[in-house]
Amino acid sequence: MQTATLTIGTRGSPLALAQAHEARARLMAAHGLPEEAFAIEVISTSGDRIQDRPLSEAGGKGLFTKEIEEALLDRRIDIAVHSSKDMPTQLPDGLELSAFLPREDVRDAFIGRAAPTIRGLPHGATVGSSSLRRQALIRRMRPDISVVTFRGNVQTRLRKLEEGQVAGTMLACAGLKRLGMADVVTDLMPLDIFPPAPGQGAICIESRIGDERIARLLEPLDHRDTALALACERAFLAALDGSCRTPIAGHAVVDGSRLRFGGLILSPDGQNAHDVTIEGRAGDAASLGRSAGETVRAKAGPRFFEGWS
Ligand SMILES: NCc1[nH]cc(CCC(=O)O)c1CC(=O)O
Repeated sequence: MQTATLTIGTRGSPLALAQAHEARARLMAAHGLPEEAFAIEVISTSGDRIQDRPLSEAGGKGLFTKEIEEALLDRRIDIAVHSSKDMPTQLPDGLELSAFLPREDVRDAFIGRAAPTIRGLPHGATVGSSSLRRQALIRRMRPDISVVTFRGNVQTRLRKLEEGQVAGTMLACAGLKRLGMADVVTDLMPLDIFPPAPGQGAICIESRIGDERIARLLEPLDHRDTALALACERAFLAALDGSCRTPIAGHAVVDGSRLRFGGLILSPDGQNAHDVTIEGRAGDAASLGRSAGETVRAKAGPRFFEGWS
């Protein structure tokens, strides 16, 4: 039996598997290798097992990556495929994000039952979302709406919607497209009123620093514009300390040698918000993101982060 050239680690949700399959297809095409050259290893994470409370309470983003990163460091897997949005800004020693696949649609999608749009929902309607950013943005648009925590994978959330537990929910357009489920979307949110989470829509690959064989295999997969946008968005998040209790949005667009970034922080009720826009050389992506983070942090003042963290 041929042993695999590369073992790919991933979570087991349908979206995670779709992303791992996309990464594998790109590796096969880049190197002219058959599917058998790549083994896919499904790893269950704490984030998958904790279903009874919001993740921001259970310990935040690292919950989806811890067990996978242990497998990377133990050499049980060679690369890990993730949603960039779920990645903490600080990675464990010895690991790095070494490739970003071309970004999908970054917008949030509304999936409504009572009405196709958030604006069209009846007074006091209930919308399900466990994302602090989406909750705050919805409340800013419609203070009368009650937003309830809504966990589980895409399929679970859509089932709860179908059962009538809520009048609508929100999901990333990118995930729905990758699952071939974009037809459930009833409205696509404009970027200016509903800016995405840093990293939304971008698949990243994590690997061991200094593993030259793996680095050579990943090199052709890295998409320059996505990698630069992500460097900026992740630096913005890091400059804000990545506080899981503060709703944060941020989106960078690369156009040739230029990069434009817009960032926003909100109070959980959406009534206080501070934004920043910055433009500069794409090659300075990380420092632009960091300075945008510092700007918005200074605008908001220290008390902004204390109130609800
Ligand atoms: N936190 C869960 C998560 N992580 C990435 C995506 C969607 C895919 C993406 O943003 O790339 C989702 C689900 C969602 O927000 O709808």
